[in-house]
Amino acid sequence: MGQEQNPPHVLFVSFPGQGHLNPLLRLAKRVAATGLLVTFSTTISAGQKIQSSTSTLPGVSTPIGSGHLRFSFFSDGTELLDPSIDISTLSHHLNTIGSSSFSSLLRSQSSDGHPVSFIVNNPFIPWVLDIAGDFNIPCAVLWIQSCAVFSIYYHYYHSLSTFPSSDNPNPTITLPGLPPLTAGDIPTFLLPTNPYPSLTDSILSQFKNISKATYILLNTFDELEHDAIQSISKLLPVIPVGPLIEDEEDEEKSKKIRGDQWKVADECMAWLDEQKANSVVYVSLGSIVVLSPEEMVEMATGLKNTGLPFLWVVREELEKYLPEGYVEEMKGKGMVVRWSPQDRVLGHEAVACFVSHCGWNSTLETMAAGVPVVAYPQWGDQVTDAKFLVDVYGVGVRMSSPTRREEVVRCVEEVVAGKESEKMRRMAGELKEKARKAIKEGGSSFVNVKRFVDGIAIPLNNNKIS
Ligand SMILES: O=c1ccn([C@@H]2O[C@H](COP(=O)(O)OP(=O)(O)O[C@H]3O[C@H](CO)[C@@H](O)[C@H](O)[C@H]3O)[C@@H](O)[C@H]2O)c(=O)[nH]1
Repeated sequence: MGQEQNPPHVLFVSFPGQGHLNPLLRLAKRVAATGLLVTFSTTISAGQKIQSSTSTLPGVSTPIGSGHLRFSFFSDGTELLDPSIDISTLSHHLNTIGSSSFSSLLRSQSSDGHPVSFIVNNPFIPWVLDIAGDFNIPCAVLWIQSCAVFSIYYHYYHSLSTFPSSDNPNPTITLPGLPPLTAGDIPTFLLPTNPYPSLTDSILSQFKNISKATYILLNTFDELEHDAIQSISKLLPVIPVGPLIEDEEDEEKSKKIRGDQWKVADECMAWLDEQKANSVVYVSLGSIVVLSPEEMVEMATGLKNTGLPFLWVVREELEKYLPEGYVEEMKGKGMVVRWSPQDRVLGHEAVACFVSHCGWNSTLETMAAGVPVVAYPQWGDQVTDAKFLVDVYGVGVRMSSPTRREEVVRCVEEVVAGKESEKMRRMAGELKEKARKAIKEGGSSFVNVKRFVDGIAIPLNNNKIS
């Protein structure tokens, strides 16, 4: 009888943003379920928010499938600061204090008898790849936006195509595997008019050392972005493993492990149960987007004027911009919550359309639920996602920005009852089927996750997937 071996130990490391935590945690759960020990890590400040909104406890190991998942947080010093710190202070702390605490976390895993055999990193924390190299631990990155967006940033970083500049602000951008794009279709951080150059630098810095990654996992699926994936796979070892969504077929224990940083308003599910099938407008602009006070009023009035029931996520800091008495006035017709169980909301039969900022997670979640969209992108990759949702996949309409109340009504009506609405719903239904099939047993992403996990089990330095 051979000696019993510990299963490989995979450490997931996430940037402390909701749009990052969700896809990393969803992949972590899938990997753990195959029989591995998985530790999920992010900063203490994000960890504290997750702990107070969910039943998560650091250090407690939860069995999932034939493996285990546990949380372990590291300090970047921001837990001692005012929570409203700006992104550049956050980045500075993460890159300095965070990187040294992360090294200590790696050491402590070894001294506790669970040395880390593989790291899955979020490329928004590029130094993890360097530290993994110092420790001689192989590391994959999980790219959490679309493959199209990866390709755009990659070609921009390596100056492989013509992009908008002050001299040439509107070139046609031609990239392999993508339709021709205009300046309005690429992430806004790459435009000469972008007001956040330091954010652009930090996004592009992900490409400096990405070649150190053993694999680049993509939160997308072959049936959705086949040509883009094919063309990028000629340059880098990419593996599509998406859509990373909460799967209704997951076991209950797995469903309870969530990364929400805000308490979920579960009561909206009972309210949805009372609404007619295919009648509700769901509105959410993700975890970061901030509308101006004027736009909040336009949106509020527009939603009211549709005459349709609506569920609107208004984060706590934006509630003050709602018209006075609005929530009470809308009782029974519309519900306003601070944070919804979005995956369950989109899967509810009452939901007819999603007014979305088109963050990539929301984009994939709406596809996997077959819900058509009113696309209301604000910045970054959201504009690219909106372009694909509307013009390439044909599952929605674009709402102009800044929006007006009449525009909200026009767009919602077009998606719910307009002459193209049937077609949009059919296209959304087809996408849903493809997305679900990709992650089911035998599907393209299911098989890729398995190949990835099998690769982890192969000894160090010999783990390239063939
Ligand atoms: O009430 C809510 C609202 C959102 N969510 C979830 O929160 C996540 C939000 O992610 P996403 O839709 O990607 O939006 P952001 O939080 O805005 O994500 C940021 O990060 C994404 C991934 O990099 C980018 O695509 C976006 O542009 C960027 O704004 C999704 O999983 C939602 O299901 C909830 O559970 N409840």
